[in-house]
This record gives sequence, structure tokens and C-alpha cells, in this order.
Amino acid sequence: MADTELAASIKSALDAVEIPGGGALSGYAGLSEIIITTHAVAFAIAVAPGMEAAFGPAREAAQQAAQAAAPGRKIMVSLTSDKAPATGQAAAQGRPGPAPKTPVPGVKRIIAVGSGKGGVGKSTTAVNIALALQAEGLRVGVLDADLYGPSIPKLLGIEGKPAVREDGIFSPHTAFGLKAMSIGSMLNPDQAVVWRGPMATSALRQLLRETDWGGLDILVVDLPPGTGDIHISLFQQAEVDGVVIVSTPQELALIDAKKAIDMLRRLNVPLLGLVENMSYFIAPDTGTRYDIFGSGGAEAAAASLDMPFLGAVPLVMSIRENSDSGQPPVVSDPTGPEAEAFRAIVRNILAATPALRA
Ligand SMILES: Nc1ncnc2c1ncn2[C@@H]1O[C@H](COP(=O)(O)OP(=O)(O)OP(=O)(O)O)[C@@H](O)[C@H]1O
Repeated sequence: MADTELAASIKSALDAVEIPGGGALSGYAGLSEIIITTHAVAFAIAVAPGMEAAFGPAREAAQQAAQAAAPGRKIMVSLTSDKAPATGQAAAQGRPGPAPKTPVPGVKRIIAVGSGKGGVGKSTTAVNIALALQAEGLRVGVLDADLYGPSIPKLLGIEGKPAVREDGIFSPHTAFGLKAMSIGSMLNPDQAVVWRGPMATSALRQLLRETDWGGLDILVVDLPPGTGDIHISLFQQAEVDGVVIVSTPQELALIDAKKAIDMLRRLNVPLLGLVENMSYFIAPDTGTRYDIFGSGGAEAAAASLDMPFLGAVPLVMSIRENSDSGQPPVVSDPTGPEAEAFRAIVRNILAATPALRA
């Protein structure tokens, strides 16, 4: 069935869903466009502030109606309302605040990996940190929340969609011993823009909470670059134990990274430290190290921001070649200089935050 036909048949299935105050959901002005992807269906219901609970049953019924109309696809129905965060005055007036943070089933600790701008090697770092954590004896998973450039599937050589159990829970992929889920498998590449805002955060919530992680010590979340809805949604709904910021040595990237760091401070999320990627170049023939961008930029930036410097990763062709073919250096060449760089970063993280092992 074509996507437009499927969207139309879901919309007519919503005729049977009654909304508070009477009337059908299909005719409700707050119903968003129905987005169809290869594996998922997503739509949002915008409600007036304070009406979320009243719309709960309608959301449930919409979920079931859409599932019946689109069997085999993951259904994501989000309720959204424009409400200011309940701080200060709002809280004092007794208005509801953001939902409290709740543990993610099957996950003990969460580390997120972020960056100021794209293309700095954030996903490469996330995957290799996850593998290096695993080499330390921890049970580790990776969640690719980078909606605008999901690259974990390629980096881990994962293909296809994750299986959905009968109860609607995802069974994650497994790659190199890591459990892995990617927002990328939920959407077509050209749909990232459409997925902004509530639908993206709803997709994140479901990937995080409706996946059978099966008992992880640490889940590594690859965030989108910059600061946006996904970040805020993750930090508000789950206890994130710390964030690693990845930057390249160029000053511009560092300035961008500062914005990300400011946001974390405002949201009270612990910063684990800064990783400098593509920091120096090792000549493949002689093994000589060249500090092509000048050395120590990120280290100095970390010091000026009063945060730990976790380590530097060299710019090496093999990282690009192996990563892009689904063979991350920590597994493809575990004793090489790139793998050693990531392992040293992980040792620094665990030394500074021993609770991550607990
Ligand atoms: N240290 C490195 N040496 C050589 N190439 C690297 C290194 N780190 C990352 N790369 C390459 O740079 C490209 C971008 O890396 P990656 O996808 O990890 O960045 P990102 O910051 O996550 O980007 P995006 O924001 O687009 O997701 C990839 O082709 C990757 O293989």
C-alpha cells in the first residue's frame, strides 16, 4: 500500500476515536500530519495545557486503531502541549512541572556523547567508547539518537530494522557484543526535518524505554550535534550520569562546543569531559606524529571551562576506512594507537566516575 493510502486509512481509523468534549480524533484540529516510514507510523495530538491526562485514553485508542490499520509497523503517538517549564512562579502556583525522571528499564547508567557541531567524529567516539567500556568488562548498549545524521548502523555494520516483539517492545540489534538501536532505522533519510520537535522526542522516548536492553551496565547515547529537542527530552526524562563532549581542534568547533556545555550546566547534567578528535596526524609510513592544527587547543579549552580533558584521538585514515565499513578500531585493531586512544579515554572516565561501574 502506498504511504499516502496508508496514511488515509489510518486517518479514517481515527474516526472511531472519540476525544474529550466529543467528536472524532480524525476531525480534531490538533491532529498532526500522519508520517509513514518504512517501519513506523507517527503522529502527534496537540492539546491545551492541562488536558494531557484527559486525552490519555484517546491517545491509547488512537495507538490501537493505527496499529490495526498498519500491522507490523511501530506506532508512535505523542501528546503535546505548549507549556512553560514549571519553575519558579509556575511551580509556586501549583501548576504541573515536567514529568519526573524515571529509570530506563534494563539500564543502570547512561552516558551521552554530544558535540557543538556535526562531523567532528561524535558517533565514531560514541561507538568506540562503548566498545572500550565493554572491554573493561561492562555490559554496554548504544542508542543512536542523532536524528539528523544517524550513523551508528553504518559504524556497527547493522542493517535492517530491529525486530518488534508481540508486546510492541523492540529487540535491539547486537553488534560486537553491543546492544544497539538507532533512530535511523525508524525513518527515511529525507524525513528528518519532518520529525522535528514532538515526534522526534516521542521517538526517542520509545526507543529508550520500549527496547529490551536486557540488563545493561551502561547505555551510550549518541546525541545529535548542537543543542535541541532531543537533548532536552533525554535530560528531562532520564537520569543521565554524564556527557562526553567531542570537539576537533579548530577554534570554531570549540566555540560551538561551549554552547553545548553551557546547556548541560543549565540543565544540571554532569559533564564527564572533553575529547579532542582528529587531534593529530600519524604518518602511516613512519608513525611520526604531526600536530597539524597546533596542539593543546581542546586541553586548554577544557581547562578554561573547568572540565576534565579526557584525551585526544588521532586523525588516521584507518579510522575513517574501518569505521565506514562497520569495523570500529577498538575491535578491528584493538592494540593499535586509535584503539589505545579510546581505551585511555574510557579509563579516564571510569577513574573520574567510579559509580559508572556500579
Ligand atoms: N579520528 C578520526 N580520523 C579519521 N577520520 C575520522 C576520525 N573520526 C571520525 N572520522 C570520520 O569522520 C566522519 C564523521 O565522523 P562521525 O560520523 O563520527 O561524526 P559525527 O560528529 O557523529 O557526525 P554527524 O554529526 O554527521 O553525525 C566519518 O567518515 C568518520 O569515519
